[in-house]
Amino acid sequence: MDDGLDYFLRQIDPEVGNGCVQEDEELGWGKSLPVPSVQEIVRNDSLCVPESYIQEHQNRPDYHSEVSYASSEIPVINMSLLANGDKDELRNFDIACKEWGFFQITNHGIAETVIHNMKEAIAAFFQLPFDEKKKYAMPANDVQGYGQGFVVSEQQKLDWSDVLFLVTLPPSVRNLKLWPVTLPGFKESIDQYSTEIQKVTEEIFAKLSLLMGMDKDGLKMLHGEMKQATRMNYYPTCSRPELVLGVSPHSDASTITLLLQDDKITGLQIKHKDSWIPVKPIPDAIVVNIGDVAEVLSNGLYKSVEHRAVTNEKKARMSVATFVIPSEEVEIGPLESMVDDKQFPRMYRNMKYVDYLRHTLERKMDGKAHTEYLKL
Ligand SMILES: O=C(O)CCC(=O)C(=O)O
Ligand SMILES: [Fe+2]
Repeated sequence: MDDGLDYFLRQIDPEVGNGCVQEDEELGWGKSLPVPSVQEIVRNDSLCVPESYIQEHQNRPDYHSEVSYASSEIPVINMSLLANGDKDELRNFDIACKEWGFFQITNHGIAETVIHNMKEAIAAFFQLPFDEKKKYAMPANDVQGYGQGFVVSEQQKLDWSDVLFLVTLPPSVRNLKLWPVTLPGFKESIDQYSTEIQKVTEEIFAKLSLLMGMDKDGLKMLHGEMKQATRMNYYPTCSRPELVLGVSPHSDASTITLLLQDDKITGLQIKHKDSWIPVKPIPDAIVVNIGDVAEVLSNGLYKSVEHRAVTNEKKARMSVATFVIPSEEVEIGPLESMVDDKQFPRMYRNMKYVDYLRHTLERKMDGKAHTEYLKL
């Protein structure tokens, strides 16, 4: 363990890790402390699990309390039926958003090659030598780039993953200095994937708008210039997966999140009725979850559910989480159509979206703490 700790300390030395200040940035979304690359820790010594990654007992993935038989109950929505106005599928979608907050979508119309190229691009990035990846290191005053987010104290337990976090849409807000644009196909893959995800998002927004008592363009209009931010997660193997978490429990600060996960390795778990339920991958399906913004707009009817990721001993896992978020100036709060003083009293206060986002990024991931902060 001493070697691991020593390695950890060497890595957080600013000369080794990230931490340069990006000068031409206005006040951004937040910042995160530099941490070592887990991929490098494992590459140096596959048995090493530094103390800072070992979760407190009550937070460890406890394989006995995980309820895997319920995985098959996580809703699957056929997007083609939903888009074509199928009433039963609209009902399934409504139930999925209310009771689960998570569902997988099939027949979403995104070509297999687009999904394949996106996965290959991420794999190619994480396969680059560490010195290459460090060229895209998260600056000390930003949350975009290669590194890790939500690290706010040196005492905090760390997640067993490395991340490349980029704002991808609209193209005008990209910070291309943090994009590995010299990696063949990387930018093209993200361009195609984010454009396709946008189409699926608009379809989901149209149905959610109707269910929330607006016309079909309601959510789109309300978002102003909608953005996409993409978190590419790399979870190295871990010799003691029962002690660490790939991503700590959290809910997403998005309106919705669309997650592309590995076709074979299960890692994502969602909290449902007080149990952790693994989301078993369906090849080429995309996992969709309701984020904090949709929970707030719907006055709590749709649930932004707590989730986490676990690691395994045998295979590294990758995932791509695309967060769809409103324009920074948008005021988020329960929609009039979702509030009724007698039956559904207002549950959340209003807040400018960028202030909410900054609030979440100043803190460590912590279950449902962020939406609790907005509760009246
Ligand atoms: O890797 C996963 O399955 C989950 C990732 C996640 O929840 C996130 O990036 O917000
Ligand atoms: Fe998440």
